[in-house]
Amino acid sequence: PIKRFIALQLLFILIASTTYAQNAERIKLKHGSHREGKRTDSVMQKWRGNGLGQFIHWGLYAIPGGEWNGKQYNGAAEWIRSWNGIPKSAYDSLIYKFNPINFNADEWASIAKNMGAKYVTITTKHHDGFCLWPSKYTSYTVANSPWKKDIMKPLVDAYDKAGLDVILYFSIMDWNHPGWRYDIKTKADSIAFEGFKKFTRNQLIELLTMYPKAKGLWFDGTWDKSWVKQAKFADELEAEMRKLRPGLIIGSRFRADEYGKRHFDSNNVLMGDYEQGWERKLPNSIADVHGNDWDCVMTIPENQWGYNKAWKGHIKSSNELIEMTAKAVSLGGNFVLNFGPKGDGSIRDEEKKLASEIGDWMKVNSEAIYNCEYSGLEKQDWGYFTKKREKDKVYLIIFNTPVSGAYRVKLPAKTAIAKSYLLTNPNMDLRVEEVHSNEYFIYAKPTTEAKPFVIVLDTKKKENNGGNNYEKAK
Ligand SMILES: C[C@@H]1O/C(=N\OC(=O)Nc2ccccc2)[C@@H](O)[C@H](O)[C@@H]1O
Repeated sequence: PIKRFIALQLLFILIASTTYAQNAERIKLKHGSHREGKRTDSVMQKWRGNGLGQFIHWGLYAIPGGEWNGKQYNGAAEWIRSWNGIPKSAYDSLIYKFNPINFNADEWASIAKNMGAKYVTITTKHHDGFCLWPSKYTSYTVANSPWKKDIMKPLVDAYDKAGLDVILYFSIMDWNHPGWRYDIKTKADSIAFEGFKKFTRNQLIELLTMYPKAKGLWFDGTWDKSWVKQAKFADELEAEMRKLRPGLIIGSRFRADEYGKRHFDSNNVLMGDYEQGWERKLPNSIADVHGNDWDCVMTIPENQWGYNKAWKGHIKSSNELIEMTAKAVSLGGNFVLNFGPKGDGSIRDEEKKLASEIGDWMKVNSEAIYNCEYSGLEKQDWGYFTKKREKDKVYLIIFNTPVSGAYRVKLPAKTAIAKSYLLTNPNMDLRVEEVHSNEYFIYAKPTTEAKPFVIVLDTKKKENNGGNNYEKAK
């Protein structure tokens, strides 16, 4: 007993000292992250399992579509107002041209559903400040356009009816509001920005009240010094929104801590519920995601979120986009593909075609995407591993078929392969050969030319006799 007592004492001292050491290097933060590690509630579990989402960028910028007086704007179409070639007032007058006669919320929702998306992120207000809902706090909304009607309500209802969760995109930066400032340098700036902060809070409470079905907010336009300096206000506003809408999902881009640190606070802890930094790029390894939830938002052209008449530069193929989806899920994230509807409310044919090609693949292979997570297995050249959450089922999503026809898999020591088969042919066991201990070749032929396919591994705990029911390497 005396030995046990001493051992327990030593253990206690060890734990206490490591905890102290961790905390010691941590600085005291009032407005840093308030939660560490992944959220475990059902709303976030559902979000985590979505895998594939749709982003919608729509607003007045879709009317010029990246062109003004016949001249192409070289930047992203939704930023055209910032172009010197356009008088700001001329852009702002586009409100009088907003009349999307071909807008059909159900069509947008069915495109997303048929693509295999499980959720949608929709711009309520982009940087130009034009509101797709009839906000009480500004006149710069659909209510004062020829269209007159709310756009957000039919969209939220249509996606909800189609079974997709809705996330509302909201830009803090608002070029239309007189109180917006890029930085606060004078007393006058400070007074103006106080009005802007009240306006912002009012609009966010208004959105959560008018569209209670929304599962989260995707914040943007939060990089300027004026907002970065609002650690206390933003922290309190986030708390108020979470209280108003329990379970609300808010990413790392909303607010900075009191030292101006964004996405990760001054103790390097993620702000918000998931990392929002992956914009038009993907992490390369699991180390890049720091054990957090995350989403990658992606454009089909190089960098056009709003509709651009010119479908120029490299346009990603459905194979490329399927591979990005697989890579995102293989590293524990969601892939959110952007669509930029035209000014008349229709979705361009090129985007509809890609959505349908992705959907064709998802209809056959989505078991390897939905509710899947990082497998913990060593990445191989043929493609990406995903693992079904809380199941002993691993998927090999194949993009590069080896000339040998053999797909290398390395498993942890305690894991055996119970069965291996093509997702499209579960009744035909694939030949498995153990080439080294815990390293295997699975032999398979591509099922469809020039399209990715999936091999399934049913795994199990290894019994002492090796527990694998397949041939050993000769
Ligand atoms: C989703 C995109 O988000 C934006 N900007 O995002 C960023 O600035 N992302 C960013 C910036 C620095 C580092 C990492 C990401 C917007 O300006 C753009 O129009 C679009 O709505």
